Amino acid sequence: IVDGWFREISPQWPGQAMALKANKILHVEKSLYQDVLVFESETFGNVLVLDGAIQCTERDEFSYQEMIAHLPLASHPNPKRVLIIGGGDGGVIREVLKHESVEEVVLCDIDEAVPRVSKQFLPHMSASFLDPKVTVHIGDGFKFLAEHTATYDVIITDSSDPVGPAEALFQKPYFQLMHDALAPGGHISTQAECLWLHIPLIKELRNMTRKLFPVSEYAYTTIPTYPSGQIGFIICSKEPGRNLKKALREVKDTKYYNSELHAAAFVLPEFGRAILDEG
Ligand SMILES: NCCCN[C@H]1CC[C@H](N)CC1
Repeated sequence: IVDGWFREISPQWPGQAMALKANKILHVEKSLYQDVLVFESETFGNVLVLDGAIQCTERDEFSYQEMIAHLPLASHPNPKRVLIIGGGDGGVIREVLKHESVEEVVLCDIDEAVPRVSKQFLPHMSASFLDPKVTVHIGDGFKFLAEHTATYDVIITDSSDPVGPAEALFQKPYFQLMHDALAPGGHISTQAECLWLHIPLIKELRNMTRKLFPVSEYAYTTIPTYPSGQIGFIICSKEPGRNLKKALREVKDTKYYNSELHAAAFVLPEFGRAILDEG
């Protein structure tokens, strides 16, 4: 933080950087896996930063958390058991619990520092840890998935960027593990980066997942504090012919997601569609 501003400078988004006015540094630590920073911003509430990348701000986190959760859940006929890999800040759990059919939510994050820091500085995201349906594991998602085959109706991978601890979560062996951990007809959704910055990666993810799942699509949301203000998701179904773009029921108490936006999220701008669909 320099002259009162945090700048998200990274080789992952060359020549650009989101800057947020910082009022106060709340927490700094080096966990077993990554550098952890929390600061109070002037206009976006408390901000969680891991290895220099903005993970969530209190003001706009709902956009990402709602879309990564409701796209796979609202298009699934009867999701009961849900697994979240990553997501240690708790925001996705809050959204998953809005589906009445859900009986069990298990979260597996590799870094105990993230839930700990979230409980201290992100109360609106970490409150869901206390729900009786929720179990939190600290450990490696690869290991957890390998130990739970054919179990979950929806698996959500709420990861940081494909550099550092989350790098392996963007590769085929991990997607194969998610596939095998799904119950029949199950859905996955994963953080799949930004059309303005990562089209080669998204194309790779879409082609790889289309070999593993009968249905695989990229959808996206708008979010001011992520690079270029846009981030997307790979959404897949094990059910041939399942329409991932259709919300089968309304989701109450959302601030971003709705059933029309559910379908629209899969409509890509020409610069994205042309490259992604050229096969
Ligand atoms: N719940 C935390 C979401 C983390 N998502 C990512 C953080 C880093 C960003 N560059 C991309 C999204």
